[in-house]
Amino acid sequence: MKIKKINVHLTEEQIEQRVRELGAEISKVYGDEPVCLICILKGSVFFTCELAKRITSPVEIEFMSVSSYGSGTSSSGVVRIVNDLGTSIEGKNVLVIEDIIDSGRTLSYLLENLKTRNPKTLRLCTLLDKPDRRVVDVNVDYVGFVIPDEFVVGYGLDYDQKYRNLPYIGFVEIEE
Ligand SMILES: O=P(O)(O)OC[C@H]1O[C@H](OP(=O)(O)OP(=O)(O)O)[C@H](O)[C@@H]1O
Ligand code: HPA
Ligand SMILES: [Mg+2]
Repeated sequence: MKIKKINVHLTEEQIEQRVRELGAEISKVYGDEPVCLICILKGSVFFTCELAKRITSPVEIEFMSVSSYGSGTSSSGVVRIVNDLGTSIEGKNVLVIEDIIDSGRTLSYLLENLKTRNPKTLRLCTLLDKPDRRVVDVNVDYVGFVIPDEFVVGYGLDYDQKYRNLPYIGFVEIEE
C-alpha cells in the first residue's frame, strides 16, 4: 500500500495549544508532588517531550518500548514489550503518555502490567483517542483530541515507520 496524500487534520498550532492546556491541567493535579512520565516509544516521543515542558510539577521521564503494529494500518493484536523500564516505579505517581489509543490493546496490556509493579498512582494521558475502533476498554484520564476512524500520521505517529517527523497530524489517503 502506498500513500497518495496526507490531509492535515490538526495543525502544529492546534496541537501546541492543546498540549499547553493538558500540561496546566496535569500540573494542577500533581502540584508539588513528583510525577514519573512513562513515554511509550516510539509514537509518543514528541508528545512526551512537549508535554513535559508544560508540566510544572517535578518530573522524571522514563521510556518503555511496546509494539503491536507491523507495517500495516491495523493492530496485530499481539502486544510485546520490546524494551522495559530501567527503573522501579513502586510508590511513585506514574503518568503513562501515549500518542494514540486505537483498539485499546496496547494500553490495556500495559496498564495491567504496570499495576503489578505497585505505583502510588497510575494515570494515562493520550494525545489522540479513536473511540470508534475500540476493542478493549481503557480508562483514560487525559485526552488531547478525539478523532474519527481514520489512519493518522505525524507528530510521532507512523505509517510503516515513516512520517513521524511531520509537525502536524494528518489523515492518510492510500493509493488504490
Ligand atoms: O490502541 P492500539 O490499537 O493498541 O494502538 C495504539 C498503539 O499503536 C501504536 O504503536 P505501535 O505498536 O505502532 O508502535 P510505535 O509507537 O513504535 O509506532 C501507538 O503508538 C500506540 O502505542
Ligand atoms: O491511526 C494510527 N496511526 C499510526 N499509528 C497508529 N497506531 C494505532 N493507530 C494508529
Ligand atoms: Mg506505530
